[in-house]
Amino acid sequence: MTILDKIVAEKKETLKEYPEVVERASDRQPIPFKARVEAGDTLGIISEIKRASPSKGDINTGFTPADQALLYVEGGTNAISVLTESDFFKGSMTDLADVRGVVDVPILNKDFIIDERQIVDAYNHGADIILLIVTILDDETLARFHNTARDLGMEVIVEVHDEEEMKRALKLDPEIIGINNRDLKTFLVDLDNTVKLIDKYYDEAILFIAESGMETRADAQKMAGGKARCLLVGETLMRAKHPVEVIGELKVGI
Ligand SMILES: O=C(O)c1ccccc1NCC(=O)[C@H](O)[C@H](O)COP(=O)(O)O
Repeated sequence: MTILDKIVAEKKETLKEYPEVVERASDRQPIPFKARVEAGDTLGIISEIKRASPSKGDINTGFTPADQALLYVEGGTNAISVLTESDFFKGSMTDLADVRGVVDVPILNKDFIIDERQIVDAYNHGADIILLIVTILDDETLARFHNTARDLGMEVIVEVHDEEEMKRALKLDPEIIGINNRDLKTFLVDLDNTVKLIDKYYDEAILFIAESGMETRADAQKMAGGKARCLLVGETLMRAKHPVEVIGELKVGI
């Protein structure tokens, strides 16, 4: 059993505690993400709130999500990702709501979505974007969840790691694709993964996001050179003494 299998198994257990139906609680209009990144002249940055991870254990547990989010905004982040998975990442939907309470940049609810109720819950807690991980969903479910989120006015990052997943993602006619440099089954990180996959499947209509493992301005330049338009950065910012400055370093011109 891989760690990803374990995360999904735990998620199924957690979902047993959910109400049978999660109703949409408002008609809030989500904040646009893709258009805002594309309007800029630097690489977009999604800055992540991440206490811990299965690959690294505790990363930073001595912070307040709202304060960390405000630092990210001060740094000029284009969006904030809140990792809400609790068993392996020590996050919660309360973190998401707390961040929503203090920022007006788009928020990504980063979790392992395997049930439609999670999408409505993300919307109700103030998320503007969700992420669907291709490897944990079959084609029919992926398409259905994609439509559910779009119907709520949310944007969707369709996350892939390899060519087979990229081909499945493209069948959705997606607006945003995230390429994870981390193999979620082995934890191995390879920044060339983003460059290789965009090179083969580039489409100017799609916003390509490089995810995981970026630490330096040189990493950001490599991703921008490979036609990634945005980065998703967690650990580097959570460990940084001065996240405001680090975001500035990663926002390279394009
Ligand atoms: O981060 C992990 O160890 C991990 C393990 C298994 C499944 C998912 C995992 N991370 C989720 C993410 O995609 C990252 O938090 C995100 O891309 C930021 O990555 P990083 O900048 O390397 O913290």
